[in-house]
Amino acid sequence: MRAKKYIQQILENLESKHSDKPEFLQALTEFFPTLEPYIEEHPEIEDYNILELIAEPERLIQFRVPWEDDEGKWHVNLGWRIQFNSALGPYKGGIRFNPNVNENILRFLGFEQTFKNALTSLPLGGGKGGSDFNPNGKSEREVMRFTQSFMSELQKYIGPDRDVPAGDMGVGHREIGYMYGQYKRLNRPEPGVLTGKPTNQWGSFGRTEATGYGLVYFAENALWNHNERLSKKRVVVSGTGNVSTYTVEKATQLGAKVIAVSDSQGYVYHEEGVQAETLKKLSKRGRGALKYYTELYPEAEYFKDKSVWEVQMKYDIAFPCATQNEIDREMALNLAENCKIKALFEGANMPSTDAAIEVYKEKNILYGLGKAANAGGVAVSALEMAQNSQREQWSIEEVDERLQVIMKDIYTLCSETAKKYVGDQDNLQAGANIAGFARVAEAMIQQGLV
Ligand SMILES: NC(=O)C1=CN([C@@H]2O[C@H](COP(=O)(O)OP(=O)(O)OC[C@H]3O[C@@H](n4cnc5c(N)ncnc54)[C@H](O)[C@@H]3O)[C@@H](O)[C@H]2O)C=CC1
Ligand SMILES: O=C(O)CCC(=O)C(=O)O
Repeated sequence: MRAKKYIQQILENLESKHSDKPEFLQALTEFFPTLEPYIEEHPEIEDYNILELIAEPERLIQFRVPWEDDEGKWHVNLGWRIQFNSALGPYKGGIRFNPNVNENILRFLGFEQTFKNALTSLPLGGGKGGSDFNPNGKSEREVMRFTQSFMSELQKYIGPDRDVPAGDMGVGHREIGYMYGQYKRLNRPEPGVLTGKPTNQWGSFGRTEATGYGLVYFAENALWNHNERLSKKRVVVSGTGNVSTYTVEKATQLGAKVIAVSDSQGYVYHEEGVQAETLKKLSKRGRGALKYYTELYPEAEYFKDKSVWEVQMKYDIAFPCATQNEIDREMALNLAENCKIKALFEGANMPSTDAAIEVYKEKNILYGLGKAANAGGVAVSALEMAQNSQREQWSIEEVDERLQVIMKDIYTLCSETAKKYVGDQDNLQAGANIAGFARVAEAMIQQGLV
């Protein structure tokens, strides 16, 4: 009761303080109420007012990013780095280039990253960054000039033991390569300052695949616990980007059939099964290339301007891997009542609204929330940091083996924590939130509330 009142009071304070930041508030309202049984058992959380402290980033850096287009016209975008929490290690988290990036989006991402990173048990704090730059339709040279300008400012605030960015939406090998080059030009060669680097530049083998593969390993562990396997399951994956492509690849390798995928312009339904190789081939044709899928497979169907979560076909498992809030209550009801899915594992960050999560619970859908299920990417980033500091490069087999162990351990931690605090090993949402929070909060208290 005491804990519930404390949580409510803090949420009210934060709602009035941040009323202009809906996604950030959503991340807080998804998280704090699940901590009640832990806070009930740990009065020091309220004594030190940890909730209010943990909700605010340690530092929020905003800067301007001037860049010149191919016609010689100058533009200015905004850039940010949110250094959210360093209790467990250097700030760590991706950089997102997308026109909808703003302080609100980056606060939600940085907040979630802090607890996700804690679940990996690796020495990582939480951070996030990005820009409202839209890479769509930009030439290679424009992306290079923009990215160099972005790094010219960002480099003042990062370092291998201080803050280590990586990729996220709109930022892949190409952009990380340009960022590393610019960092090196302005400082010195320090490969550990960024992760997700190309493998010929001290990148880790397996980082590109890690979030998608890790998501599938997490799912496979959760299914094993119910005497189920991915093999022969019908699966739907949203997105066709990095996380989606490697989710499709690993799920297919484990015997599942991916019957639909999407991008921001529509979705494809292909009863014979979507292959990752096809998505890789299409990605070379630029963004929105899913519309060309039926040129390769005339028996498939393409639905323009439709969400893949509107599919009414029966299938077993959903993997949302595109973006935040892609599944609302109505779509969740469709997943439960028409598609009759048994499980949903989040590759994207916060792809489900709070109302959608309520539906998963009401309808007994096994729910693996993003903080736990998509932690494989950042975990392999931590392995990349370790390789960089040892001046080593491990084989893909070694990295993949470690990733499998990490995802199994994350699943076990979530499910055991859930059993301990809410008496339900399948409440992976409570398990992940409590386990991640406990690690960060304990370290903050040990360090004198910094
Ligand atoms: N790249 C990584 O290692 C990690 C990424 N994530 C999260 O996974 C999600 C996807 O990230 P990436 O695959 O890296 O990005 P990406 O840029 O490679 O791919 C994003 C995909 O989402 C689709 N998409 C974007 N907006 C959409 C919308 N409104 N509706 C439907 N589809 C939409 C795009 O068409 C694209 O296929 C994001 O939420 C990201 O934060 C989470 C953990 C690690
Ligand atoms: O690899 C990283 O450092 C960050 C990955 C990321 O941005 C995420 O987990 O959402």
